[in-house]
Amino acid sequence: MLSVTDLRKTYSSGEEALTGVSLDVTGSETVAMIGPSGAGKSTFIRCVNRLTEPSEGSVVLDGVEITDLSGESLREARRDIGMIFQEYNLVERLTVMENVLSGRLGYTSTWNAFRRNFADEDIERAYEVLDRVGLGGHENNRADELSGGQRQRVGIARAILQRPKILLVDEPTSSLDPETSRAVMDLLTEIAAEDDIPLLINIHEVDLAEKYANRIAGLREGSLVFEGTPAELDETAKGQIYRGEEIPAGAGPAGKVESDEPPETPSQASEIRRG
Ligand SMILES: Nc1ncnc2c1ncn2[C@@H]1O[C@H](COP(=O)(O)OP(=O)(O)OP(=O)(O)O)[C@@H](O)[C@H]1O
Repeated sequence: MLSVTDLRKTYSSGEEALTGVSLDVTGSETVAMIGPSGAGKSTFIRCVNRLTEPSEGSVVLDGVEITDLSGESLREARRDIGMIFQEYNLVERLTVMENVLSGRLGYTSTWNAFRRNFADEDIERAYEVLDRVGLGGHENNRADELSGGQRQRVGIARAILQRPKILLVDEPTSSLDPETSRAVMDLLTEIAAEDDIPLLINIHEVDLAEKYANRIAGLREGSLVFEGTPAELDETAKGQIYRGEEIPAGAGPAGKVESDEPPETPSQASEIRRG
C-alpha cells in the first residue's frame, strides 16, 4: 500500500508544484491522476520514488517511509517501485532483452552489469515477461526498431521484471494512437490485477481514466480538488479540475478533498541468449 500525506514540492525556481497532496493507493486498485497541464501530476509521481525530491510530506510504501531514505536503502526501496515513463526511457541502441534486463540492474553488481552477466534465472524470467507483454520473439530487436506501442511494452516488461510492490506510470499513452493506448491500458490493468499490485497512473485522456481506473484523483494547481470513482467524475467535478470552477453549494458527492534519473544500463547492444 502507498500512503502519501501532505506532499509539498516547491522547485528552486519558486514554482509551487504541489501544495499539500494526500492520497492512498491500496490493494490492486488502479488510481488515475488527471488534471490540466502543469497541475503537478508528474511531480507527484516523481516525488513518490524521489526522482524529484519532495519539499515536505510523507510517502510510505508498505510501511517504509521513503522520504527518510538515502544511499543503498533508497536504491533498495526503488526496486519495489516500478516506473513506466511517457517517452519509454529505453536505450535505443540496446536490444529489447537488454533494456528489459536493465530493470534488474539494481540487483546485480556494477561489474556484472557492465559485462552483462545477468543471472540465468533473470534471463529466463525476462523471456517470460516479454511473452506476457506480447513481445515474445522480439528479444534481440534493437529498441530503435520498435513502434511506440512496442516500446511502451518493453518499458512495462522492464518494470514488472523487478517484481515491484507498486507501478507508477507517467502518461503512458500520450505518444500513442487511441487503439494502441487502449491496448497498453488493458495490459497495465491486467498486470496490476494478476500480480495484485496497485497502479498509480498519470493520464491526460479523461475517457481512459474513466474506463480503466477504480478511482480518479483530480489535481489542479498543485492541489487535489477531486477524489472519487469514475461515476462520481461528473461535469461539475471536471469543471472544478480543468477550469477551476467552484462547486455549487449543495452539489453532489463528487468534488471534495480539501484542502532525475533513468535506470542505469549497459552501454552497447549485444545479444543475450537463454542460458
Ligand atoms: N524541474 C522543474 N523545475 C521547475 N519547475 C518545474 C520543474 N518541473 C515541473 N515544474 C513546474 O511544476 C509545475 C507542475 O509540473 P508537472 O510537470 O508536475 O505538471 P503535470 O501536471 O505533470 O503537467 P503535464 O500534464 O503537462 O505533464 C509546472 O508549473 C511546471 O512548470
